[in-house]
Amino acid sequence: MKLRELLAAVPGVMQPPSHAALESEVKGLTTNSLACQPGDLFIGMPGTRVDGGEFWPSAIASGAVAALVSSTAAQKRPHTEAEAACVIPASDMVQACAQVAAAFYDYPAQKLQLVGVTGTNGKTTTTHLIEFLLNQADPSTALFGTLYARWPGYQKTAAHTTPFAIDLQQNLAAAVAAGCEYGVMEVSSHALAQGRVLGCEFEVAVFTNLTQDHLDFHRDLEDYFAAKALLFSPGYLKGRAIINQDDAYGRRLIDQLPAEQVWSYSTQDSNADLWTSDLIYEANGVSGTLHTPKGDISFRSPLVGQFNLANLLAAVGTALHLGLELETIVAALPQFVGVPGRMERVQINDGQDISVIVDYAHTPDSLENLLKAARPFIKERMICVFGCGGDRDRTKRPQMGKIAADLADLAIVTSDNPRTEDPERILQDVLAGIPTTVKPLVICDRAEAIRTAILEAKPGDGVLIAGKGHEDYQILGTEKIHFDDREQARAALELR
Ligand SMILES: CC(=O)N[C@H]1[C@@H](OP(=O)(O)OP(=O)(O)OC[C@H]2O[C@@H](n3ccc(=O)[nH]c3=O)[C@H](O)[C@@H]2O)O[C@H](CO)[C@@H](O)[C@@H]1O[C@H](C)C(=O)N[C@@H](C)C(=O)N[C@H](CCC(=O)O)C(=O)O
Ligand SMILES: Nc1ncnc2c1ncn2[C@@H]1O[C@H](COP(=O)(O)OP(=O)(O)OP(=O)(O)O)[C@@H](O)[C@H]1O
Ligand SMILES: N[C@H](CCC[C@H](N)C(=O)O)C(=O)O
Ligand SMILES: [Mg+2]
Repeated sequence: MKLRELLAAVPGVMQPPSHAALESEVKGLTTNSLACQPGDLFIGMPGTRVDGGEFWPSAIASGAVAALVSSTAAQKRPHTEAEAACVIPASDMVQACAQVAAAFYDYPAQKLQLVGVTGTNGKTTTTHLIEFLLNQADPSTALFGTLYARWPGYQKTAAHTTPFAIDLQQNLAAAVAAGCEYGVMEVSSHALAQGRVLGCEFEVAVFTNLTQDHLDFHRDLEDYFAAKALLFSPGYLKGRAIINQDDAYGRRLIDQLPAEQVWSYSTQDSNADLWTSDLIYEANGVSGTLHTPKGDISFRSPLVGQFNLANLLAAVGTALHLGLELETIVAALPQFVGVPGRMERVQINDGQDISVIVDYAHTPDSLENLLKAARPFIKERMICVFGCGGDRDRTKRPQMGKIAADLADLAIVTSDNPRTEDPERILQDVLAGIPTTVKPLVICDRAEAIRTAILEAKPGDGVLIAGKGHEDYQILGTEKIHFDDREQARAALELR
């Protein structure tokens, strides 16, 4: 595609006077000057540390056909006439990047039925459930989220929960080329705030819940909510909003939208459009009656915990809106056993005398949910191994400390991904929330903490290892080492 054609798709870009670059063939797009290849269009994005646009000289030196940058970055540095011919200023880089990416990949979002799921907790679980249900009719669903981007015949580990605009559009185009009909996406608040999904119109948008997280990035909870609420605004949502009515922010969102656009869901309130009754929670799942806009029906699911029932209601609503039969959905539910690293049992043999569960709870709300959901199924003590990630919301640390101290019989405070923070300092932040009457174990080394929990456990005890779930790494400083809670737990179980 010629640069001239590409720029024609971007209304906010000042068209430079006719010059040779406009006739150049654009072979690829990049926002990273360090990864720029000959023939790329470099798109300089404003970041938290730097305006990427300022790297245009190095992108051009690497062979970029041109650099699309903020007006400020374009002016910043004196440049030669030849360079000036390649630097294209834009007033709104976020819009410009999304528009260029969508145009370059020929608007793939318009060729898929998109489902976006947002909320603090439950996005990965709910999107997997939706993918599973939609694939019942015909395996033609693409999934984008924390774990991976995947569709039939393809799977790649994700760097971010929601890809940045260029990767996203490229992936959507590949999914279309592979014959996909649906695209199910976890849409993070970061993604909405940064315009990563601009150009995507969603047939269904789901809101799971909003509780504290990410206050390192968002000013406060209101700002965090405003970012999530964007998914339900015109331009993003064109079809049905499916919203958790049990959540206070969910109720606010419901009030903001036209009633006919919303299906509300609740695990307990019969006024919701989707709800459940006659529930029996067991260690191996939940059963009861599902009430939906398309009728009522008995169901069973191997998922554990009330929060997973909420995820299930959101997924059922989505599948119903997209035309699946209620009977087909309910017939499939027993086969969906969960998502890697979410309530995942670690069992090395039938004779194992303790239960061990690895879960991705890394916020106060999810930790509380996990501990409450597991409690009824643990005969003796509940031991919780957990920590908090570095370079992330510090204010959630004491809250998580208090929750673990209140709800577990033994809290073992350890490291999560310390990243560039001092691990001991993070532990202190967690301990600040633990009442002095409670005596947690504090073991900075996560492998040792897991080993201690499993070796100290008595028959009938349950060990919950929270925070890292599916992650197969630990980030120490800027280094990423191999580390998997499930492997560590298995090794410790072998030692028992
Ligand atoms: C807060 C955030 O979203 N940060 C992302 C952002 O980093 P940044 O804003 O600090 O970037 P920057 O360093 O200021 O650079 C700005 C621009 O200059 C460019 N640059 C920079 C240096 C250079 O030499 N040349 C160059 O071109 C960069 O490529 C970038 O485009 O742009 C980077 C490059 O694309 C991302 O890797 C980085 O994600 C970081 C690693 C991250 O941890 N993001 C997390 C918080 C995140 O996005 N999480 C959400 C939510 C998950 C959840 O729901 O729990 C997600 O969707 O994954
Ligand atoms: N609907 C829910 N409400 C509250 N907590 C939940 C819910 N669903 C899952 N959880 C808890 O939150 C953890 C993370 O769940 P999941 O990975 O589905 O959420 P997510 O929104 O994708 O998280 P992330 O933003 O980190 O990707 C689970 O391990 C579980 O402990
Ligand atoms: N998407 C979340 C994941 C947190 C997982 C936890 N293990 C941590 O590292 O804090 C984040 O980037 O904040
Ligand atoms: Mg996720």
